[in-house]
Amino acid sequence: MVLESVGATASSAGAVEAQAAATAFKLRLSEYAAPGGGEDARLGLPAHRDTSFLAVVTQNGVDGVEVEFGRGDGGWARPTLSPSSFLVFSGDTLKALTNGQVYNPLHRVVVSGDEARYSAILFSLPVDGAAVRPLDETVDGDHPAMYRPFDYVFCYLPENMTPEVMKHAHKLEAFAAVRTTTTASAP
Ligand SMILES: O=C(O)CCC(=O)C(=O)O
Ligand SMILES: [Fe+2]
Repeated sequence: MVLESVGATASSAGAVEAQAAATAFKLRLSEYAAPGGGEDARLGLPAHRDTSFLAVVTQNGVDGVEVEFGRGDGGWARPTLSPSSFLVFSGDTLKALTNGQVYNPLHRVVVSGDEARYSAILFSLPVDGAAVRPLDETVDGDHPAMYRPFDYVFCYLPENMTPEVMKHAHKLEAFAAVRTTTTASAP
């Protein structure tokens, strides 16, 4: 559905089917201990952008996910989620695939109160060896490719994911942005 919204259809060069075949899934279960004892809220997971296509998050009745407001200039929104709600984050891979059309927000986890927070996240991500690049349907003369093809598994190797890199607010841009250089003309 998201791919269709940027012009890829089931009939257009098999783009949708090809993506489905090149997608793997990873499930992560997390426990965030409560600070308790009247302690202040504390960071459970630093601000980051997901690297995946999509991440579907569900949790027990304890809120904690915060999402950047206004593309980074308006603080943090803290959605209230019922245990039957799902929060969906787009990640670097989906941003690259849609040539920047689908924004991937910064988010973090902040825990407070006396009750532990549990979350389950299903990530969809490219399979080993699949090159990620903007879909043909998203690139034209007015919208040149913003990202060069990259191997997700290679770029986001766990050993490359140092705490510094994990927290880097623009990993995709650092790994794969097409850089254009302009040469200043002589006066
Ligand atoms: O545990 C959560 O609710 C979110 C965790 C998260 O953003 C992540 O693992 O990428
Ligand atoms: Fe995340």
